[in-house]
Amino acid sequence: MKNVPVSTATPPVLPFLPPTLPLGGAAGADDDSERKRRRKNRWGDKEANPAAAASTAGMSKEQIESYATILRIDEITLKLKSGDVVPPDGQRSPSPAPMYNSEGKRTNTREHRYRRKLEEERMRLVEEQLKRDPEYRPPADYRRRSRFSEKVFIPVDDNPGLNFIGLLIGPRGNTLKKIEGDSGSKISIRGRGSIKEGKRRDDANIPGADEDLHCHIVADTEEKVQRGVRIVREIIKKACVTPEGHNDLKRNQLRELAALNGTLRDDEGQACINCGALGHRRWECTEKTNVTVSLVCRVCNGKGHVARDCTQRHDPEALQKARERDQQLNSEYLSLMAELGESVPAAGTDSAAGLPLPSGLVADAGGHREADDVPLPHASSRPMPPGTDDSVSQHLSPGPAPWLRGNRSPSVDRHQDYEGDRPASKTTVTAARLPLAIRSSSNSTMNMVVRPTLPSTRGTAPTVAAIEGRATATTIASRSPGTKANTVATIILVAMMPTSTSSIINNSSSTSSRLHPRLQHSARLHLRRRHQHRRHLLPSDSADLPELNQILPFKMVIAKIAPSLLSSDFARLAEECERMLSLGADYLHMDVMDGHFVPNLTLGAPIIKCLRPHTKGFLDCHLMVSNPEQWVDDFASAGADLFCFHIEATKDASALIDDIHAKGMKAGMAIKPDTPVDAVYEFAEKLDQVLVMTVEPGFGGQSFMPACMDKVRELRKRYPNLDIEVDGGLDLENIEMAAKAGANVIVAGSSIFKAKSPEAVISLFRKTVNDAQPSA
Ligand SMILES: O=C(CO)[C@H](O)[C@H](O)COP(=O)(O)O
Repeated sequence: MKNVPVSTATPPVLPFLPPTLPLGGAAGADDDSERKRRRKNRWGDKEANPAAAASTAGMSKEQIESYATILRIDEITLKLKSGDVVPPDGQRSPSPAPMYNSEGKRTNTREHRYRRKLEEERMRLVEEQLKRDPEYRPPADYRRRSRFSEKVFIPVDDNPGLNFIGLLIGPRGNTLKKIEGDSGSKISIRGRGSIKEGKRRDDANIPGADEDLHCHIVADTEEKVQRGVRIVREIIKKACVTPEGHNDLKRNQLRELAALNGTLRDDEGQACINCGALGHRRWECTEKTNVTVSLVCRVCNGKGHVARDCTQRHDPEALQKARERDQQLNSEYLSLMAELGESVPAAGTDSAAGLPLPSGLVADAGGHREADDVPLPHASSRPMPPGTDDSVSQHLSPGPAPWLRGNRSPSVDRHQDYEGDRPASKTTVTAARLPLAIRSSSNSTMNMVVRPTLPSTRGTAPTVAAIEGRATATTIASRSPGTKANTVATIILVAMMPTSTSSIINNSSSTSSRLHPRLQHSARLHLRRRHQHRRHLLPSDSADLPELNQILPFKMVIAKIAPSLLSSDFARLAEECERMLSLGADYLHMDVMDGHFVPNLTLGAPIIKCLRPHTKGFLDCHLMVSNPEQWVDDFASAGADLFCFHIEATKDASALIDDIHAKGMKAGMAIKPDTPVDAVYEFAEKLDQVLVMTVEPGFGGQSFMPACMDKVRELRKRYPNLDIEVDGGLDLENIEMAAKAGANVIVAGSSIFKAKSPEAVISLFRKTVNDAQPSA
């Protein structure tokens, strides 16, 4: 370089050599290059210009390239200045369709196109030259580029089924933001297909609109652009070569979306309900079904038996150890309470409420405390917390104190108890508004959805928010102003964690002392038991906290939207499930038909088993089959979450429900349109869900039967906390009727799958159901 004057704006007038010309001119060229050699290039034939070869003698390849570049830059500069930008006839490419700007001016005339081309070429050459020789001075009219860009074309035509745009953009644009952050470039998706049909505005104003789909990557340095190009290319390549179900990016996006929608069932790190080991779920467990493994003895701390059956229950040493363990647990509990800002109750008393704790709850250790594993004293022998009025006590049915009862599902009695309790609680519970939606995806333990606060009925009277999913005290505290002081809310949330039980919380800036004393007590009890469970690493699902229902006298139902996969493409069942979840579905409704109970044949446990590893969605299995008892084991081991049978198909519904629960599934009971609603009453307490069919079971796409709403109304009146599912013909026209009648689990096939925007339908269903909830 040193001897070559490459840094001058005006290079010496020397004959031009194209950068690709080999040193030494044509000498040594083979036969093939002979032809090339003879082909005219735009600078003329070298042979016709012998000075060219002569003048480069002794120059290095780099010097020649540098020189050639400068010449070409000057040539272009000259063309741009003189306006001679359009090549002569016969050397031009065909003109594209005309494009106009908003003022009606054509933006892609021949002059425009070739000028742009030359400018781009000059820009590229100048940058190249500056890299070679930083001292090089570009032409006076040249403005150094502050923007570099490149297009990466997306192979949509070769991969018609792949949603490249979704993959590149990601949920709420997060993937694109990440690529931009990682590369330092700005990326836009342009070209045909980049804008959804119907959302197109003025094509002429959209750059690249007439090109094939591509990513336009822009940055202030070439390096950043290239980083962006690399990442985008990698994503595209991965999408093309990896089956969708195995694409990590896709999977993470679905997960992220579910988290953003609050529908993520994040159970990583949770123990298997069957064997207690981490790393797999119940349906993946290779151990034999084991219902006792989750028990932890309070005396010896061993697994698999209860204190009552412990061989060491009279051993003073074991009891002493148990006491020590208990004390340690208590002190952990107390410091946790203190951490939460709660006044720490003295042992044996609930200080805030001044109520004596049931014996052994805090102070007593050993094998004779209340708990799952020892018989509970009856309400009559248990001191009732002060503030619990007599009418409430009188309503209590014999048996354990209501906040200690171990029922899984809401009971009529319990509800009636709290009906009596309601006025008192209403006056004491003050709830502040939570933000309409608190969502967090930053941490797996923080996923939750807060339902819109319900309209206040009395001016500043309580507004109650329902929280679904998991939450931590910190999340709530950090995300909702004024919550920090409300320890009870956080206690309840901590207590709920990591169950997915939906519930209502008091979320007040006032202190917990304004809560009904019984609620305070229950909250503490909850926290403590949860804490114990955590310490023992018990499977969280097994720790179904009975008190939760007691804490929440206003417990209301929450909308759960269950797309019926009957309307999906069965060949892509797993994908369809994930799609539905990503669009906001809460449940995946699986219609099981045996061609006997109903005149149609669909799927069975083997399909559920195949599907299970591909989705973490809640599999709401509706068995329209004769003799449902026969399939409980199969569906349990296949990984079904809920087993819903038809009352018309069984002789012993009660035993069947017990069996379903024993196998670790939730139990649902379905009734056909002609079956009277009172058929379910005797089982309702044990059920997790009642399904009121709103069409004759057997086929999707039938018309909704409004007459069935009377049954829903009746059920809701009796069981305010029960999940009531409706199925058949549900759509945007009748959802309000169903919601107002009291249905909260909405099954819909055609109206979701055939919708232009299934996501919008799901969200409207949810809103309608939640809006129909009574205020507290
Ligand atoms: O159980 C069913 C039929 O027996 C289906 O789940 C139900 O019909 C849903 O489909 P659609 O919304 O299209 O009516």
